[in-house]
Amino acid sequence: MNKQKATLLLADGTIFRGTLIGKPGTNGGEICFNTGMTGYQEIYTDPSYTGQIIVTTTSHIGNYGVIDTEVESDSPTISGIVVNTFSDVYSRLDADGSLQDYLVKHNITGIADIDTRMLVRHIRSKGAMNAIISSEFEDDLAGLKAELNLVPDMNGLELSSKVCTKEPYFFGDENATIKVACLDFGIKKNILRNLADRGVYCKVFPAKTSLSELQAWSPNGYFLSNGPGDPAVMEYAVNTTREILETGKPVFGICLGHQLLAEACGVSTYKMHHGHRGINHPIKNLVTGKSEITSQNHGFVVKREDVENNSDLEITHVHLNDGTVAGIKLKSKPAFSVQYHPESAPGPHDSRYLFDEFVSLMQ
Ligand SMILES: NC(=O)CC[C@H](N)C(=O)O
Repeated sequence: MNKQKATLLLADGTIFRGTLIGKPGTNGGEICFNTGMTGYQEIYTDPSYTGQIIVTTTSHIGNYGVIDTEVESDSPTISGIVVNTFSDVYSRLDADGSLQDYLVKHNITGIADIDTRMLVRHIRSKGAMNAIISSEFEDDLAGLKAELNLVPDMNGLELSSKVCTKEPYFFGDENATIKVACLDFGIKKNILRNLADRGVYCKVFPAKTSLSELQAWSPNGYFLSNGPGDPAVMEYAVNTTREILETGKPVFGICLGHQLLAEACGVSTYKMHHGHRGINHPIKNLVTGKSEITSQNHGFVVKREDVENNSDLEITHVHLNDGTVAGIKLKSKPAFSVQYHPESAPGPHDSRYLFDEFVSLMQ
């Protein structure tokens, strides 16, 4: 493996020096960290991470290689990775190749040999910010800064229409009795697997599909997917969600889909200090009183006050670390959503019951 040097520059001027991994070059995005101990390929292929540089806090990355079969999407759209110890050598019975080759194949530049504990503490205290990874500029700080200035701010960025499917496609058994129209804002494939496993036939539509096109397939319910970017600038999706609610059919939203459902009810969203990304986030279900350990990946959140002031909304789930709203449901309609990931790939399976509840609503 090459041992070329690389630099990581954060928007606040902090510099880390390390070793290049993946494709030589320069790439920028919003830096964020995921605390999961496993599941790097699932993280890298989750379209919700589009435009972000991912720091993984687990100290070894690459050691179990990658598989060729589709994970959360067929190829990663992340802007880079930051790791502590990178392993080009991998050991896993069903691995098809090394993470190094995979990063090169997908044009991803990364940096290794970084003190990720220090970096994460930095992001945790200073908040989300843009960053750039480069193997090209080395000591040319002005050059690096110029590249960093070209990286767009995640606040106000619409990305779903760039990562969603271009054409509708089907998923599951076409003879299934329940049909769900899924609006793809950057959907994770494990959501579709979870629906299909429960006897749901899915048709996945591009983000900007109109209600009439969705209705033409006569679905029994609607699913609003996860996805990258800022929900506050997705007027087209909020409008469609509002129209979907008017049909009175069951609606389920996950992560970005949850934020859009909330926006459709007049709730605003805002950017968090550094977001929630990991596979051990504690949630309390306020309806059952039970807690769940959940998988999460979000940088925006719905405004609690707006939810509380909306007489048609009920807070169903709360994040136990910071009290943010983690789930809502409408009182007047069969519609609900969660800020976290019940399909949890990777992650604990505590929240799978939400898919069962969606299916029951449609039955
Ligand atoms: N996983 C997601 O759907 C993320 C939603 C949104 N882009 C956020 O960062 O909050």
